[in-house]
Amino acid sequence: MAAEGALVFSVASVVEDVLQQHGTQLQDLDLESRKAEEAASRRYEAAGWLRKMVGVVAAKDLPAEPSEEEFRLGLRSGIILCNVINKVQPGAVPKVVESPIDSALIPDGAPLSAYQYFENVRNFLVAVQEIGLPTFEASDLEQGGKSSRIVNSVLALKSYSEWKQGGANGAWKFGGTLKPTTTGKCFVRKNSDPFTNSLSRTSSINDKSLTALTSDLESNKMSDSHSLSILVRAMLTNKKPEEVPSLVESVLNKVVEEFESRISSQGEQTKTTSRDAFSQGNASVPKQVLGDKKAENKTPMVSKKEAVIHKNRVTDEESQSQLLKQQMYLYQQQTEIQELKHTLHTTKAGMQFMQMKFHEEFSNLGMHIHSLAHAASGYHRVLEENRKLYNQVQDLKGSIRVYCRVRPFLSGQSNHLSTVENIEDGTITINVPSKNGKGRRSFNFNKVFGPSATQAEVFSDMQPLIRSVLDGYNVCIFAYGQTGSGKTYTMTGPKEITDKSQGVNYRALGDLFLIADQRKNTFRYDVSVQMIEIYNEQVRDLLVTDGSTRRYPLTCLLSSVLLTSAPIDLNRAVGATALNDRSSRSHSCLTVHVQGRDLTSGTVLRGCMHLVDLAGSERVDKSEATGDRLKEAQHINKSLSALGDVIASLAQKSPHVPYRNSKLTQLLQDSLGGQAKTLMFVHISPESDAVGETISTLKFAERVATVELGAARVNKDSADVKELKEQIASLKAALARKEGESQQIHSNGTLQQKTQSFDFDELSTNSPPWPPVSSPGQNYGEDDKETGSGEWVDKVMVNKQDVNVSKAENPLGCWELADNGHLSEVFYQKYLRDSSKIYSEQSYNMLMGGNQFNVAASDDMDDLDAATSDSSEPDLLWQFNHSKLSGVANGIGSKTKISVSKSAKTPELSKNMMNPSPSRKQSNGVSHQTGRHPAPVDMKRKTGNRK
Ligand SMILES: Nc1ncnc2c1ncn2[C@@H]1O[C@H](COP(=O)(O)OP(=O)(O)OP(=O)(O)O)[C@@H](O)[C@H]1O
Repeated sequence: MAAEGALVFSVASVVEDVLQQHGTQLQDLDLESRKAEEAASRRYEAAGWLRKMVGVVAAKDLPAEPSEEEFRLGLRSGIILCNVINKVQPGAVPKVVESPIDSALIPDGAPLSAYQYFENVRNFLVAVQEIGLPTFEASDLEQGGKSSRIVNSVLALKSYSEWKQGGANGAWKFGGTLKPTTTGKCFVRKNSDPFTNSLSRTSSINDKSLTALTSDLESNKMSDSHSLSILVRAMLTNKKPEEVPSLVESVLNKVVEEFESRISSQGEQTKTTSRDAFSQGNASVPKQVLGDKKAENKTPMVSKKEAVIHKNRVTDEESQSQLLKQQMYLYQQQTEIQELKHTLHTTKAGMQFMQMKFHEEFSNLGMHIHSLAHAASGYHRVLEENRKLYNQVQDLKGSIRVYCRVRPFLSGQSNHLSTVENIEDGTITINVPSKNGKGRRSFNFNKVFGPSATQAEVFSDMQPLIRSVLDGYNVCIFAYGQTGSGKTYTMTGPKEITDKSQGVNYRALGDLFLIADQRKNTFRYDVSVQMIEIYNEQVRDLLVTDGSTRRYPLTCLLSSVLLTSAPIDLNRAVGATALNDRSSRSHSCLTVHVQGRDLTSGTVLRGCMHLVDLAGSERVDKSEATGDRLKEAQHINKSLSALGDVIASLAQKSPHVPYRNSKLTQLLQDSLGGQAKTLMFVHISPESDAVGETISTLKFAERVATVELGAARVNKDSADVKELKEQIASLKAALARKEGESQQIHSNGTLQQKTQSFDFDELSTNSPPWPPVSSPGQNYGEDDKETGSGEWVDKVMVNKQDVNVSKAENPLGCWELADNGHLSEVFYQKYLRDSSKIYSEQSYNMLMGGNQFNVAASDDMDDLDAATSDSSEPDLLWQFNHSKLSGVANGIGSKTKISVSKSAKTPELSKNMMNPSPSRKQSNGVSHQTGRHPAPVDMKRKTGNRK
């Protein structure tokens, strides 16, 4: 495509080159001016002809003898060219774009019409191509220095026009342009007639027409001769005659050489072009050429030569038109590429803009989110603050805090339709079946924990409450709810306790020790614990691990263990102390006593905390329960009913609060109304068949939340008060010892037969001897009455020291370890390292401030039954009955004295200690007891009877 196959060269230029190579001084020849002269002459000829063709008016932009610049500008619009070619060949340019305004007024053309001008020029060039005349580049009209090509083209057109006007006789021949164009375009129209009017000294040759080349050269001889003669004359000027032959010979040799080399390179180019054309599928030409070659052999030489010339001309024309098409295609492609580039550029710019916008918006959004997060954290802070303030108000009012916890569905449960509709902050909404289908009921509490709440979360919410024990407050946390709702889980943990699943009891003790340790430079804390169980209104000391199932009246001084660190031995054998099958039907209480001495002021703070796991609150239908179950139900109902009564009378600020109606309320007396901080933790099951109990539980809890106990007070003694109290305590102890001794002397060794009465104060400070061991088969409390073995008297002060263990055997006064398989030596070594610190009764009473279990209650089952007969429905707990309360109050007044009668029970007591059978009515008669010992504090009272 680049090389068209036509070799263009000028004889004169070859001679010039050769002369230059020979070092011939051509400066003198003034070739430049000669060339300029020739060019101008040709230009004038072209301009003159154009003006003649279109008329002077139309050609007003084109002077008759234009400079190169004028020539170029005059033709730039393409209008003259198109009009001329249309005259030469009508319809060659179908549409000539005329200038909309007088182009003379717009030097260099208006920018808007540049494209239209380009259209004209392009159309002209296409038309010239089609005729087969030499062309030029459209850009030649835009830039100077290329006008010779335009001139060539115009003169060729002139020649063609004249040929046509002359009747177009014979083949018209035009001898090409001076030099190949950059695009390799060369238009050759072979003609037998020489192109005599042109000063062109060029010839076009292709490899297939070497003969034609010769002919061309011959035909151009005349036109070339003028230039050549000038050259030769210039060359020979001033030359000596003897130099002339050798110089001419040398020049001719060089000319021949140059011709040969140019012809061979032209041949190469032509071959390449042919191959290209062939590979482009345009095989017609070679075939035709081949066909022609065959024919060539058969025709005479002259006609053969003409045929070749004709074929070549046809081939050239075809190639040219194909080249033109390709050029146009290329041009189109380039335009499209430009457009695409432009689009790409625009798109890129758009993208960048959008990216910038996006970044801007993104950073705005980030700032917005940041400010929202800030606002949200502020909102949460305010909420938290509100909650704290609310709790402070609650504290000031002394309200009972109520938390609610929903148990998750247990693994293995198939129906997972929960009755809990929604939990939001302190509100829980329950789906309640109603006549109309489905109803809802909402309850408000201080906090509601959903099924997914963890033990740690639960504890963290009550942690401040628990910590206030160290500051001298009394705290009571009791877990309430129907059986299986998760009370034990919250208070103690699941069956297999891990660090993560530890309940409140464990965490509370751990936390207390942690803080005590942190404050060790300012305070010295003594922490001791008690664990009791109330079953069928009987109190049982769970820290006695000698196997005893012995029950005590609440006023008994129970085992108290001084701890030196939080118990961590979680899986102690609690079978010895817990009767698993009745776990749901008993209340258990872990009591933590804390005494803190301010090391600088000597002030003593005493705090006490009850952590109570209540028996299941569900209603037991008496028609369904019989025997033991009925009795248990009655007791539970009685105690919970009593709890309800106490809370109700506190809510109504009644002058009298019936604490003595049950062991449970006696136990909690100092925490319910004694300016303690109280938290009720209600538990509910999510199952839809428990919805009745759930609603009852929540109603109960809601009412508890309204109770105001009065602001909590710190139990604080100044050093003086404390000292005086200690003196009183030691005096009382001395007195009690004396009394004890005299009893021993006068009772003839049968202390058991004695029945004594004490005031509570006496009981709480004296240290009476250990009650006699009951005989086998005997039982206590309610059972005592049933067996008729004597009346269980409720007000016994139980000494911690077993009568069988003398001070001599146990000089430090600490409990001996019982080797019953349920005690851990590790525990004692760990928690009771300093056994001398185990509380004596005196220190215990001091610790309790004479305020512990100080009210005796009736153990009379008849009273109990009477009191609970109509209270099985939990809601009824709240049917505050003044007459009932006053009746209870009257009864309380009559039972302030305490009597002791234990002699007959001692043997059995001893035996039961060794036999932790779930059935408390049975004893196996085997006794290995060596003493009474405080048990390791295993707060897990139930293990074997999980629901
Ligand atoms: N929050 C909880 N997450 C996982 N399991 C729980 C949860 N609460 C209770 N459970 C499981 O539910 C079952 C019953 O719980 P739990 O024994 O604590 O109920 P309870 O109210 O103490 O019953 P009872 O009145 O009979 O003593 C147990 O298997 C316990 O592990």
